Amino acid sequence: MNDGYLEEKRKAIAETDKEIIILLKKRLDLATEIGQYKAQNGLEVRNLDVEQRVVDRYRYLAAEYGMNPDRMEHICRTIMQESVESEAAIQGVPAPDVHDKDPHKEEIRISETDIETGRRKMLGIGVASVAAILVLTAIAGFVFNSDNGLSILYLMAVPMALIALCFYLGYKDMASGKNAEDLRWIKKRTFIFGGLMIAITVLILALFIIRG
Ligand SMILES: O=C(O)C(=O)C[C@]1(C(=O)O)C=C[C@@H](O)C=C1
Repeated sequence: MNDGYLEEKRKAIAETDKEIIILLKKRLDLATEIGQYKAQNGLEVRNLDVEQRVVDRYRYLAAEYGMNPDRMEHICRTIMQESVESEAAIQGVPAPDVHDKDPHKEEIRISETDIETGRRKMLGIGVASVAAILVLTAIAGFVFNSDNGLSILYLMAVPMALIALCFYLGYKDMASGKNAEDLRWIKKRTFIFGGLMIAITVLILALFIIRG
């Protein structure tokens, strides 16, 4: 076994690694200069078109030199991440993730899922609350005070309708919510008013039962 041979090759690799790091630092310095220009001119840190051009270049060269284009793209994005971190630090903003190829599409996908889950929840809570109040009202009216059974049902019709309306509006409005802020506000509004109406309804029922 020729250890001297391996040592020589590993030394060459170590020198090549150092050259790579020096080149990466040179690249990072150029990106930092671009970052300063962007900060002075109000430009966004990420430029998806430029990133795509850089990635295409890496993939093309990888294929030309007999390397794996997917792996080289990954390396390329990791290198660009270093630039983006430096550029974001200049602007004092959180660094975006350059491995995320389509950040805007992702945002829409997430909010669409949020909207659907939120709407289903809202409908479920609304239907369940009205059904529970209906059952409680029937129990309160017919079991505890059979003389006034129907009148308590009429009395409860208004708060029940308001609860149903509140959750229905939340369900309907969530479909047109444009961003996470909209969705948060619709949820908050629905749960505050819906919760308040439910509490008032339960209080009326309790009073009705206590007073007979
Ligand atoms: O060309 C730019 O605008 C840069 O900021 C440089 C760079 C890169 O590292 O290649 C970094 C971030 C951008 O999203 C695109 C490219």
